[in-house]
Amino acid sequence: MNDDGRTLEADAELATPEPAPITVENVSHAFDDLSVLEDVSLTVEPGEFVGLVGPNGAGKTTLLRTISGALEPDAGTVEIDETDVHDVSSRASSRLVAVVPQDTTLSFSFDVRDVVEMGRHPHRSRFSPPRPEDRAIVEQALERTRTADLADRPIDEISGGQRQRVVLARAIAQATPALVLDEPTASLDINHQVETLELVRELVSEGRTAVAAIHDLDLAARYCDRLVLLADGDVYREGTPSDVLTGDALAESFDARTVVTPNPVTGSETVTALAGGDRNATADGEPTEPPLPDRVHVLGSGRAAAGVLARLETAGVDASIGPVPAGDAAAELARSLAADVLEVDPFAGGSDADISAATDAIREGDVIVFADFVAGTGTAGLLERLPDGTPTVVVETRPFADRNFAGAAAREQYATRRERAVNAAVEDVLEAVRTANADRSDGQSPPQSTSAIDSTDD
Ligand SMILES: Nc1ncnc2c1ncn2[C@@H]1O[C@H](COP(=O)(O)OP(=O)(O)OP(=O)(O)O)[C@@H](O)[C@H]1O
Repeated sequence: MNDDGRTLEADAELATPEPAPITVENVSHAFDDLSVLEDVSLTVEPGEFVGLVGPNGAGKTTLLRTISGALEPDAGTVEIDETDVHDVSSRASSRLVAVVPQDTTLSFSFDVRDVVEMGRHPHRSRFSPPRPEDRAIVEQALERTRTADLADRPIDEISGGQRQRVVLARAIAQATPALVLDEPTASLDINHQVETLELVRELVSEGRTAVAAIHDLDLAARYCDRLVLLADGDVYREGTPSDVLTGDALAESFDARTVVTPNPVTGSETVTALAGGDRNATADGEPTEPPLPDRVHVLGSGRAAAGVLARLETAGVDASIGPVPAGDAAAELARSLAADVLEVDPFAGGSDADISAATDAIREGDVIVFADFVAGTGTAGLLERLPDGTPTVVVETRPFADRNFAGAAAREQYATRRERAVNAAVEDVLEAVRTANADRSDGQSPPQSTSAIDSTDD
């Protein structure tokens, strides 16, 4: 029960608008000669949380500004609850859509509670004071965003992250069917990031329709029902996070090499960007010849082998790995990439069946990569079974692993060096694949092409 004698449930009802869809149809917009949005169409259903993702400059903010009514597009329409937001007064559109902008700095100094109370302005006469229900909704929004303890502080004296939550509170108080959020977690710490997106989900489950630009792809995958990937001003791909966050789509739209794996805790997609940009482009951006799809077998374990496997996967090379100790980082990654993996009991030393399966896998490989392979898995015995002339590449990072690094800075240096060693090795692997294939198509047997990557000397 609150001060005015109503229950909190009644307040919640008061602040929960009727569900309504957002419909963007054929929206185009240019800033002078710069065409930013080109015929963009999308629909966000009531009770749906859609994440807008895409590289810098893709047009996410511009699209959100057209949805909120702040920017009139050159062509196309945006409807919320079947009302064209550009065809009504700003007061009317403020009752349809609330905005959490990227830049939350305000050019005036009000107390936090007054800022949140501004969310009620579209609902009451400009000259009348806040009604009891307005006050109740404001208090509720402060509570929900955990900003009640800041309520009496001036907005320009709180941190950027706190301000972002206050602006979200204002948007909640506005009680609109649609919410537009531009990087709502950009200046939040990890705890508040999760808390804020949980809150958006809660608002959505109450019937609001939300669309948010989110740079953090892992968070977008975890919290959004659907993702819309914008690139070059158009919808490049849309669908569930697993439909949209694929290595290919991210390579095309972000020009990035990435590995997408399931998060071991949340199960949602986790995107790891790898150094090196688009492998299929030269320095001047011209595409080079793609690698020939062939089998590379990795003999190794741990993060070096996992790194090699990830890079091969993003290069589009069919890779297998093993024998590798069960539970090893490389084994886990191989499974999430659906690569062939032969896992062995780390204490059994490799059974006959394991050795025989590994021998077959090796024989199928056109190139063999040795990546920090370990004793005790029977790997050493396999070396004798390598077909003559099989191209091999060695990635050895153990000298670093064996050192006793004290500080985080040193550990970071180690990781960077290891990644560089792995990157360089994968280029060699790809080169070896090309050579092996070229020789094979000439009718020659594949040459031995051994390259040792000594990661100690960089
Ligand atoms: N008011 C403006 N005047 C001129 N150009 C603009 C304006 N606003 C945006 N742009 C340009 O439009 C393009 C898209 O910008 P926008 O902010 O929509 O991209 P974004 O996807 O949100 O980028 P980011 O991820 O960096 O926030 C950019 O090239 C930007 O420079």
